[in-house]
Amino acid sequence: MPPLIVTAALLRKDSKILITKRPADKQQGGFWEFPGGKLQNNETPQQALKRELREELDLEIEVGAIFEVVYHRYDWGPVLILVYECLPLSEAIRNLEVDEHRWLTVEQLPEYDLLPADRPIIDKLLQQ
Ligand SMILES: Nc1nc2c([nH]c(=O)n2[C@H]2C[C@H](O)[C@@H](COP(=O)(O)OP(=O)(O)OP(=O)(O)O)O2)c(=O)[nH]1
Repeated sequence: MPPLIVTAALLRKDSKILITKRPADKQQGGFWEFPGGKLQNNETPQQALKRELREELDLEIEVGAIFEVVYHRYDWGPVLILVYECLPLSEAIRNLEVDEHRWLTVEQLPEYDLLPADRPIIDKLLQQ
């Protein structure tokens, strides 16, 4: 099976990074993640990220360089996660399609239940 292509934003503000909590009724609900989502037809990763951040958080962002690419096999299938450095273009965030959001320092990330595929991303952040 080819992997599901997923984009995720490493959204940085004041040395903190944004994580969001997946709604309980979603697949893998209750886990924290970096905001983003699946690539739709004909979208570039940058377009997908901007759309997802608008849909989930009502937030406009600037998408920068790629930070990491993670391949992970879940029991239901593989994902390929494209993680991009991002900056918010405004202050306010609304929890439209997420249960909660939190701005965390890199050191706080291991205290949260992030999706298993995100482990290499956290490790890379901790090493920097
Ligand atoms: N956004 C995001 N998804 C991640 C991360 N880590 C990780 O394993 N994933 C997985 C969880 C999901 O299986 C998949 C993303 O799909 P999704 O269902 O959240 O995407 P979506 O918003 O397009 O979904 P949908 O409700 O519109 O169908 O990638 C992460 O840090 N951020």
